[in-house]
Amino acid sequence: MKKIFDAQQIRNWDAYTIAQEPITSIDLMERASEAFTDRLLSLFSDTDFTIFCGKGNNGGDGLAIARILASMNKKVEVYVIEYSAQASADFLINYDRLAKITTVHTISSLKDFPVIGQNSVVVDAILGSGVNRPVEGILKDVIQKINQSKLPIISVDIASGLYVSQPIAGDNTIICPDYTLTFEAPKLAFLMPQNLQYVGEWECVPIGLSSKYAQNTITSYFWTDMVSLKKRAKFSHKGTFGHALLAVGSYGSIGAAVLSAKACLRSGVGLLTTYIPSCGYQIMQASVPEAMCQTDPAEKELSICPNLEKYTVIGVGCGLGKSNKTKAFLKAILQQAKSPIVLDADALNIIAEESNLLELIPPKSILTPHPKELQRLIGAWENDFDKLEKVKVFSQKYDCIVLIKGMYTAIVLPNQEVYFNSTGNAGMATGGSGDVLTGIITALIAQGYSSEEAAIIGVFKHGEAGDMAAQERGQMAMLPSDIIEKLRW
Ligand SMILES: NC(=O)C1=CN([C@@H]2O[C@H](COP(=O)(O)OP(=O)(O)OC[C@H]3O[C@@H](n4cnc5c(N)ncnc54)[C@H](O)[C@@H]3O)[C@@H](O)[C@H]2O)[C@@H](O)CC1
Ligand SMILES: Nc1ncnc2c1ncn2[C@@H]1O[C@H](COP(=O)(O)OP(=O)(O)O)[C@@H](O)[C@H]1O
Ligand SMILES: [K+]
Repeated sequence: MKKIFDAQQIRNWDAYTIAQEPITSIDLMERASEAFTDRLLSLFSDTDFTIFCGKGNNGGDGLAIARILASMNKKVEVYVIEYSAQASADFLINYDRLAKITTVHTISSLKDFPVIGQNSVVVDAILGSGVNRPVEGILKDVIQKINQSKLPIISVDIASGLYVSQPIAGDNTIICPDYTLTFEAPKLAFLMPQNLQYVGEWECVPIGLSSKYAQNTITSYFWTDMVSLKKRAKFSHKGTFGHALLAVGSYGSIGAAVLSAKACLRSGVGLLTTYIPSCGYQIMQASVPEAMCQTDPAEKELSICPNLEKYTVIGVGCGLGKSNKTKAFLKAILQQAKSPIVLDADALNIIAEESNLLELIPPKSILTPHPKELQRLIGAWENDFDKLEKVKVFSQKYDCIVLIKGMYTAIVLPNQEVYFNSTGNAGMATGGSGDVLTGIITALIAQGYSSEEAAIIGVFKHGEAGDMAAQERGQMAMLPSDIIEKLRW
């Protein structure tokens, strides 16, 4: 698990490292630039490099990277953009160091913009985490020119012009990189779908910033890049791992019920009962023999709430439909459930339509909407940051855990913490993947994980299995069933 910091916290992190390690700021810049160059060369070993520098510390990095590349006999052209009379102290030191070994060009107006060789990659070291306003004048012109170059662009730390943790206005001019190699930790901006073109592929380059600072600094944003699981006790029995009820399916959507049930069983539940419309009985018994199966009196839909007393946890919604009888069934489930439930798909759509049901959601329940379902629940949003704020308000108000599913699924907790997930891929964007997730999370709660843990771990393992499925079959060929087959605990 990594913490995600805002721009001010990142500045403090640098300062803390400088004071406590201790290391001079120019040596920290050197360390960062060496780490960047190492990774850059593993991506682009046979190219020339054209480096555009601003005059802050991001530009200082660019100058140091240029010197390191030149010392390895790489062909490097360096351009400093003259947008300001001021420059940072470490920029100036690196300028002098570089000017001793090569020509440093300046760009004061567009006529100074070079013709870049076709064998070159562009390194963007114009602005970093210190950006605080939209770019104008020569900076804007140069960024536009770079974006038009059609050459691979690699941003140092963050694309120039992109804010670390705030939304950008529609008309901001920002570098559109192919890669962002960011220092130490992910930035919130990278995780917002609207910023895709300003991030490209991204990865963290460790530069040895203080781990003590990271431990002691409070944030509400986290990056889940690993999870830890409870050990399964040696003398355990099936009762140890809970009895889950999955109330799922309707005529034509029994497949959703089957997928959620299989995923639940593959995720360690002790006992599973599926509660389905009677039309699904044979299908369920034949395809998931490990699950018990109880049927609703209605043929094609769920209509009556079963006795819930013996169940540790209830998952409800996959393939449910929204008939009036099913609405009544859902209301009864919400009224009778004594502990958190996992709510997915049509359970959420029904709640969105019947807002009086919101108050009935048991505390610490988990809601797993995809973007359309989320919009029905919370209304439209202005941008991804606004969406996150709206979900936080909703989560706190109804004391529930809300997922914003998709790439980097965000798990929003009632305490206002947000966990962004690192696993998963676009091959999972196919009907049924969400049913699998519901089964996994339900199983984890059955085994005694808290709702928060179950959501974070479940989403991570779901994505991890999806990544393994994609590796084996490719994103286009993989099915939700393959995600289930690839689950490893
Ligand atoms: N401080 C440190 O020790 C380290 C910093 N590093 C680098 O330093 C960067 C942050 O450096 P800075 O804080 O100097 O930030 P920048 O290099 O992003 O530059 C910020 C400067 O530009 C000005 N500015 C902001 N937005 C502008 C705009 N739209 N138009 C014109 N000027 C604008 C600001 O007023 C400030 O003077 C990081 O992104 C990273 O690349 C790395 O060297 C690692 C170590
Ligand atoms: N582009 C993507 N990258 C990563 N994960 C994705 C992507 N698209 C979808 N997913 C994941 O796949 C699942 C899809 O869920 P959902 O849309 O509810 O499917 P369904 O309702 O058809 O079962 C979610 O867990 C989501 O995070
Ligand atoms: K940059």
